[in-house]
Amino acid sequence: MSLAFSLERQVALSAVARACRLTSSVFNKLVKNETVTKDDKSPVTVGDYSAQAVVNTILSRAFPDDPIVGEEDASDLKSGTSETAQTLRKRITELANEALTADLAYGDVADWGLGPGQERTTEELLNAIDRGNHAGGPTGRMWTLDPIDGTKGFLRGEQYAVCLALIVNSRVELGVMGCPNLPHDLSKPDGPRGSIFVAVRGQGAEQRTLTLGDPKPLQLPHLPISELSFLESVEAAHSSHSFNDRVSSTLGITKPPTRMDSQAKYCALARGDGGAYLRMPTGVGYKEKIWDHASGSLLVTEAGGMITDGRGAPLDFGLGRTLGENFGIVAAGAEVHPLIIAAIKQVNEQKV
Ligand SMILES: Nc1ncnc2c1ncn2[C@@H]1O[C@H](COP(=O)(O)O)[C@@H](OP(=O)(O)O)[C@H]1O
Ligand SMILES: [Mg+2]
Ligand SMILES: [Mg+2]
Ligand SMILES: [Mg+2]
Repeated sequence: MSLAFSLERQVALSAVARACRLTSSVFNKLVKNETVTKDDKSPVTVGDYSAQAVVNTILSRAFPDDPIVGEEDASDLKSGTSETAQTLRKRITELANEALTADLAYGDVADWGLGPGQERTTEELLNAIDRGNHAGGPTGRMWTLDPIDGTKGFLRGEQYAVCLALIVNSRVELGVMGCPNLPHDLSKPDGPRGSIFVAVRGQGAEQRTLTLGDPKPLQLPHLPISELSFLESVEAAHSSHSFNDRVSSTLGITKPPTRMDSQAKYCALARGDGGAYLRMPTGVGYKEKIWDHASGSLLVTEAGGMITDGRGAPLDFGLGRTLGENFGIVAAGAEVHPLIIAAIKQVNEQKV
């Protein structure tokens, strides 16, 4: 008898590994005009688009009936007539095809449309990006993809993650995250780096190399308050640094926070770095996106930790493309999590 979701896990690992190779190589070659600004003023690069094209192409071949909730869409790319749009389309086609046609590697199956000779046209690749336009919702199977989470970190040469999760009836069942720049040891930022993380509900969490070898099970250690440090966003606009400071003082945490872009924070947490991830809103109105938290939330719970919103409510992945009214995110070891929720309440009460 095979384990639940074993095929999905193999396909997701293979897709994320290929996307990571693509994003790592594109970083060194990025030139002007390969990063554009979206309507919400956030950046997107040829790396984000090509990685979404690669992952969606593989998913669509392996699971043709599964909808995909992906961050990026190709409408501007398809309609653009400027020289920039034409250059972008050409680059995305080159990069995605380079990744899809690379030799079969560990775990790959040629039937997924991979390997030499499997080039796609620009139109096919742009349509693959748009397979990510699904609206989400409470029932059925769906994938959610963030082809580059932490695009700002990616552009700085710092942390980012390729994040893919399978949601079934609102529950995350499988999560894979590729973190090409994450140091194996956070205290040695110039040492070896790059890992892929995977979790399946009920089957635990593990860390592998970027070529999917050397699986290591992950278990969140119990860290006393004296050893805790908050993992938080680098971007002050994404989560309130000052609120975290106040929660930290309330709990008697003395270590400074560890700032890191993307869901790499969940990966660091799951392997015992930091001990807690706190993301409280900077204002009202922003709704967290499901692709920013789906894979990370399962990794943390499968490593023995807990995750809720800032009020202690479970994250709801069945509301569409966003987490709806969930307010902030708290992920931590099971012993520490309730203490953080209590400290947040205390800080909020002090405010009024
Ligand atoms: N005002 C806001 N509040 C919270 N998150 C935001 C935000 N604006 C953008 N984001 C999200 O923050 C993500 C990065 O998170 P982090 O700060 O942990 O690196 C972005 O993902 P992308 O980089 O995939 O667009 C984006 O979805
Ligand atoms: Mg983005
Ligand atoms: Mg993101
Ligand atoms: Mg992204």
